[in-house]
Amino acid sequence: MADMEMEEDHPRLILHNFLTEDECKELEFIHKSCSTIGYRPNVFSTTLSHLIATNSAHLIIPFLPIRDRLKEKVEETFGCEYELVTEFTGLISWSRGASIGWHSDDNRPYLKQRDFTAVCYLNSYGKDFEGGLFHFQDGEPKTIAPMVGDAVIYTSDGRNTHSVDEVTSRERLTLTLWFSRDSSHDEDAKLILLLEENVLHKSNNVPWSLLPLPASDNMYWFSPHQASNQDIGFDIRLGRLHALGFDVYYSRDMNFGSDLSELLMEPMQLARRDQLLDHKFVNVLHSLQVAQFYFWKGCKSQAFTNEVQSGKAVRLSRSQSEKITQVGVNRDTMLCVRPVQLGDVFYKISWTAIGIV
Ligand SMILES: O=C(O)CCC(=O)C(=O)O
Ligand SMILES: [Fe+2]
Repeated sequence: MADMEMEEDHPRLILHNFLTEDECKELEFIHKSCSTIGYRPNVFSTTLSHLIATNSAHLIIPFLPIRDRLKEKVEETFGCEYELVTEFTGLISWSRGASIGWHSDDNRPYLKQRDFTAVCYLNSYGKDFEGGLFHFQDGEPKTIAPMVGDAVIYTSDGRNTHSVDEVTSRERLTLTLWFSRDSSHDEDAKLILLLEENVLHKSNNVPWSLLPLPASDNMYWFSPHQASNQDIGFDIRLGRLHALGFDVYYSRDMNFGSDLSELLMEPMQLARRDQLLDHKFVNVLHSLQVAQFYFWKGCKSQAFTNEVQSGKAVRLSRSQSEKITQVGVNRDTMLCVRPVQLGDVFYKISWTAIGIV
């Protein structure tokens, strides 16, 4: 698997085909159905704590064997005497405009616990996105073109200063982990606490359910021109649904005074072209997870066809179509002004201009 000898001055290793394409697809499904805005402009992320916080803790399961395999590989490659702990695990995607200059991953006082980095590429340069090449400042290899399933592992210190070119189209997706020798930074301890709070304690007053509960609305508000105008952007969940060809429909009468964020927590249905699916979802995140699941399994159109044939989908009436237009996801347009009031929604530029589609 490993293709090269490790240089002592620059301890690093490329692991070709470390993940199978199926593993990559499963993680892509999780990211596209759960991600929120990330830590920097034009970056989306899905952390394990976020999955717990949104009642989607079951989606952590696919990460666990991969994390263990990577940790073992890092311990073996870098000759670690003691077991490492995982400090952070997350899916990170970069859309058009995202980049990072030269840095090492432990370059802040609060990041000093990071000893080793592992980045797994979940999609491919040239095929799934443009730009986004990875470079090491010194030593070999100099440049890595991300390829689905490949991983790169390296020490997080100044011996592995690196950068990533700007992504110029579509979405570059990775599974990124940091490992530490310091057991007080074990991610698992924090996750178990969160699970206790969110899963065990909740069952006292709320019935057991694995239906997603969205995080706060501003975590889904993506604004490509963040510095200049926070009000121009779109809701990531609506954006991802739209990318799959779905629109959202609320049967209750629109209240133009209501906030979009409140509306997105409400029960809703999906529409596709001029058809309305019968199924009721508890909120927009729930519908996104189901739609992405169908898409992942390659049966999106078949499932929809079945629904139509079995009478589970109905043709939208004219007034229903108008309601869809009003929430702003029914056109080949993407950006809208932040709809403080639903009546303020309007469309600016093409969805594809942004790059997550
Ligand atoms: O995604 C990559 O290839 C590396 C990203 C990176 O350098 C970082 O997140 O610190
Ligand atoms: Fe980095």
